Amino acid sequence: MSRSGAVIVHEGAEVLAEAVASRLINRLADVQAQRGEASIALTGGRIAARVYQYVLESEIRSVVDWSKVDFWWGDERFLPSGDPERNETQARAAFLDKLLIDPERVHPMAASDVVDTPEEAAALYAAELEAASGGSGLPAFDLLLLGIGEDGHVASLFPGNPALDAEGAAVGVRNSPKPPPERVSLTLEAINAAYTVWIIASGEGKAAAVDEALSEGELPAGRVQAQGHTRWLVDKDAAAQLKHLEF
Ligand SMILES: O=C1O[C@H](COP(=O)(O)O)[C@@H](O)[C@H](O)[C@H]1O
Repeated sequence: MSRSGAVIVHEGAEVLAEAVASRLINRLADVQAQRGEASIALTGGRIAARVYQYVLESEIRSVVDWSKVDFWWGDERFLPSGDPERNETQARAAFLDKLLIDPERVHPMAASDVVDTPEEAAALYAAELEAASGGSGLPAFDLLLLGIGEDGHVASLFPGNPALDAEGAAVGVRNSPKPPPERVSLTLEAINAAYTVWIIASGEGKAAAVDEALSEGELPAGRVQAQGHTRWLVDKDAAAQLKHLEF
């Protein structure tokens, strides 16, 4: 797979989060200027929570019509509705519940008190994505956010896990090395169908994974290639082992 993109390094975690929030607002506003609506797939994780907080606090957040944004998720922990460990719960608490959104445009992955298995949740999500895509199957998000794990995972696609090779738009994940073991994730194919993907990394714990993903491209994170723009938005600690800022 040929890859191309850029790495943009920020001074520290807070600058990174504030910059990503500002970019996010501008990206959604640009898309809405062209099409009237926009779609974003959210991620979970610590730096994402800071980004959402900065979006909420941003003085320019009103340049986006939040009621015309579709919110999806790149992955979810298969836990009951409202569980604080769910990525949905985190995003709702951090910003969604405080913005003037259209509840019909919020598309969480099904929780474990709603369906019995992660596979069932994935099948429902794939069907919802297909309906939203007008039948083409794979979603083409205007913006997809990804965190990266110390092991190089993105969304809930972990190195060596069979979910990494799944087909279709979404997959049930079992035996995740990071708790909880059951999860739901977009497939790599669905991630790579997005127009714009930003991989956000903060902290020295991510430095080895960022370097390996960008230099060898074998880790799940290294296999991400958007249709339009792939950007790695990182802080200095996460970039500490990088030799090149282009790939
Ligand atoms: O479990 C997950 O972890 C990753 C990264 O989280 P972080 O706290 O180490 O930044 C996140 O991207 C993913 O969405 C989430 O489910």
